[in-house]
Amino acid sequence: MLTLEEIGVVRNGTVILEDVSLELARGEIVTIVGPNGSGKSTLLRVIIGALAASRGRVIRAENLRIGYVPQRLQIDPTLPMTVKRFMALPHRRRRDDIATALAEAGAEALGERQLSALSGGQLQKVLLARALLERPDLLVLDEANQGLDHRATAEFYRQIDRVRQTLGCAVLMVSHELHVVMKASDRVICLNGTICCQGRPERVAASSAWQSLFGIEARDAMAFCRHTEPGHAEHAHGNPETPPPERACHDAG
Ligand SMILES: Nc1ncnc2c1ncn2[C@@H]1O[C@H](COP(=O)(O)OP(=O)(O)OP(=O)(O)O)[C@@H](O)[C@H]1O
Repeated sequence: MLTLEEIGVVRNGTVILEDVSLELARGEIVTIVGPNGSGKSTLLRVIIGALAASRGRVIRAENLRIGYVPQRLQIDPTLPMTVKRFMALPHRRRRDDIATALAEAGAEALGERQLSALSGGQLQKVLLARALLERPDLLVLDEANQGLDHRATAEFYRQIDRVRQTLGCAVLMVSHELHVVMKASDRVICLNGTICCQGRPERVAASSAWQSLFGIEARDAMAFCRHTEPGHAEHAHGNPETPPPERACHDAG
């Protein structure tokens, strides 16, 4: 549904992304991980069409609908606005469509609540519901679990998985939660200005590029992966002849 070919982004003379190629297929959950400043948000902006690449091509399936969940939303706490009213902005929406999207995001009980009174986890569900109004083929989330505790993060990812099953959409997200990424993704892309490695989570976790980028945290995530999916981890460790495709990282700093 989406192909990136050798994408490069240069801003103010600084190379932010270089030679990024990837493909996304319907129904898969793909997570982009990488250190701060490694170009994750920039890549998402290229994918949703908010930023033009300096080099390369973005090929989208015809009439591809993309739903976008931003990192956060600044809300003026003095502004009285219910969730339902917020969902109907900036375009008018049918009440039924709003109710359906809220239910799909697990936020059906929040429609009459004031936006400014929501917890972080509740607000993320509402932002997810707003993205679902588009009936997306591709759902893009930029650190949508930022500020959520582990429990709320795990619940949010379960909700994403339910959405994927209901809508049959692909999901592309950025996350720093390595433990959850390992469990929730079909494929992980490790980005540091360019793609260092990508593949099934357990294989990426076993790669040297991943371990050099994330150190101890990476080993912990790997342990989590082994604990929860022993069969996969066996494969990750026991299959040195087929390491994930790796590339040298450059310092995107
Ligand atoms: N408009 C711009 N002009 C110049 N440099 C920019 C611009 N926007 C972003 N950058 C730089 O590009 C690099 C990548 O930024 P980006 O926000 O994509 O990283 P990120 O991986 O999403 O980071 P984080 O994990 O901290 O959210 C950073 O060094 C940032 O300072």
